[in-house]
Order: sequence, then structure tokens, then C-alpha cells
Amino acid sequence: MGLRPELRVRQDQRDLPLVSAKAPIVVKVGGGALKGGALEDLPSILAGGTPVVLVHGGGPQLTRMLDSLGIESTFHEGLRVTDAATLEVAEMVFAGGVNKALVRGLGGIGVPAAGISGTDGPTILVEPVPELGRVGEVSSVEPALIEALWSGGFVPVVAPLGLGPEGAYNVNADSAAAALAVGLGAGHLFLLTDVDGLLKDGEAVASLGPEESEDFVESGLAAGGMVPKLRAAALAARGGVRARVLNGNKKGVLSGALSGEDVGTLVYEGGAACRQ
Ligand SMILES: Nc1ncnc2c1ncn2[C@@H]1O[C@H](COP(=O)(O)OP(=O)(O)O)[C@@H](O)[C@H]1O
Ligand SMILES: CC(=O)N[C@@H](CCC(=O)OP(=O)(O)O)C(=O)O
Repeated sequence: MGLRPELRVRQDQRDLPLVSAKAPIVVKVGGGALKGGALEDLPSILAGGTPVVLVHGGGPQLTRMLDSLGIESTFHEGLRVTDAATLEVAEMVFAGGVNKALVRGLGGIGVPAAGISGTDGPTILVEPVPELGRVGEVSSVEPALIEALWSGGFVPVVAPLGLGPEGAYNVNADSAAAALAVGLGAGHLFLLTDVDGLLKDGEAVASLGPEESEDFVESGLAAGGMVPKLRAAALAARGGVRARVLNGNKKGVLSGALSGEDVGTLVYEGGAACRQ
């Protein structure tokens, strides 16, 4: 009996040792890059035996849903001020439609994936940031559920929510991904977004050290969603991870970055010494 080609690929992928001696990589997919081609590199990366975790955003999708419900969106330094109604919709959008569509998309390219929220396990634990309402800052990550999915041959796909004292909290997806990268001992964090990197005069800055991230924020060069992204990249870099901001709408950027190509903006300890 013949299997459909995509199912055969899935079966092959499940036979691979996803829990391996190789350092994992964490890939964060922003809401503006969910339909981009960068994830098409994942089958070959997984075939090499590297464990992968995906974390996704969904900010634009949530804003659209809130608009349609007549709920205004307010941001402070790139973070959404989240009242109880916004949190309820956020959980539906992130852990519902966005997470499930991404998992189905991965299945379509032969990547066996399972969607979870950061509150499942629980995997992401947070401290409240009361001035932003129901927003959480990651305090710790628990790898047990992610490791269980790897053991079963599945790529975990994590929605940006965390568990805190009052239940679920909205977590910026870049910071969730950075905390997971550090907690899992990842070698790389790839932040896939809708621009080529941290742009300066229209060009992506090639590399920077974590201490420089705040300079770019203070100078106003990095604004909006780039602020939490650079802060997350700096956190990952301080935790020993090489963090790279990449254009998720461009095919080949993940494999390119892994094979040493100078693509996007790299943030790592020692990055300041590199060419910009
Ligand atoms: N210096 C900068 N370089 C690149 N993007 C910037 C910069 N400053 C602000 N931005 C904004 O940051 C956005 C990326 O952040 P965000 O919209 O949160 O993306 P994502 O949803 O992928 O996390 C860009 O689309 C751009 O509008
Ligand atoms: C606290 C906070 O700001 N949470 C974000 C979570 C989603 C996110 O980060 O989405 P992108 O990666 O697509 O921007 C939000 O509500 O928009």
C-alpha cells in the first residue's frame, strides 16, 4: 500500500533522533512572517539531527481580531497593554488559529509538529508586569513537555503565553523565544520577521554585542516591535546563544545562517568587535 509522499516524509522524520547531542535551535516566527518561505529549510535542518523548537507571534493577527471586536490596541515600548478582555482574545488567537495554522503548514512541508501554549506543561512561567496589565515577563522555563515532544519525533510549536499567579499572561514572543533558547541551552536563536534585520540607513546591521542593543533603542533607531526583539536578542546573547534577526519572507535564510553566511543581524557576545 503506497503512502502519500508527505506522509512518508513525516514517518521518516519521526524515525530521526530529535533528542540528540546537537544543541537545539529555537526559531521564532513573527506574525508578519508566518506565511514566509524561510521555514522551508526546516526538513533539511531536522534531517541533520538538530532538535528544533518554534515559537510564534501573532501580534498583527491579534490586533486585527481586536479591531473587529471594537477593542483598541495600545503598546508601550513594543509591548501590548493587555486587559482581561484582550488576554481572552489573545489566548484564542495565539493558541488557537495562529498556532494551529502554523502546525498544519509545517505538516504540509513534511515536518511533524505539535502545537502547545507556553502555559501547557507548564513550559513558560512568568512574573506579572502589572503596569501593562496581564503581561508576563518570563521567570523560568520548564523543558519537560518540549523534551517529551522531541522524544516522540515532533517539533514543538509554542504560542506566546505564560503561566503566572492569576493564570495565563500575554508574553512578547521574542522574549519567550529568547528565554526558551537560554533555558534549553540552544546554540542559535533565529528571530524571523518582516524586515532584513536591524536596519540602519536601509541596510541590516551585520552584528552587534548585547550591550549595544539598548544604544539602538535609546537613539530611536530601533522602534516599535524592534525594541523587544533587540532586548530579547541581547538576553539570549548574554545567555550564550547566538541570536540572529532574519527576514522570514526570504527562502534559504535559515540554512544560510547555519552554514555561516552573513545574513540578517547577529547579536552575540563579542559581536561589537565585528564589522557593521
Ligand atoms: N531600525 C529598525 N530596523 C528594522 N525594523 C524596525 C526598526 N525600527 C522599527 N522597526 C520595526 O520593527 C518591525 C519588526 O517588529 P515586529 O513588527 O514586532 O515584528 P514581528 O511581528 O516579526 O515580531 C519592522 O517591521 C519595523 O516596522
Ligand atoms: C506582551 C506582548 O506584546 N505580546 C505580544 C505577543 C505576540 C507577539 O509578540 O507577536 P509578534 O511576534 O507577531 O509581534 C502581543 O500581544 O502582540
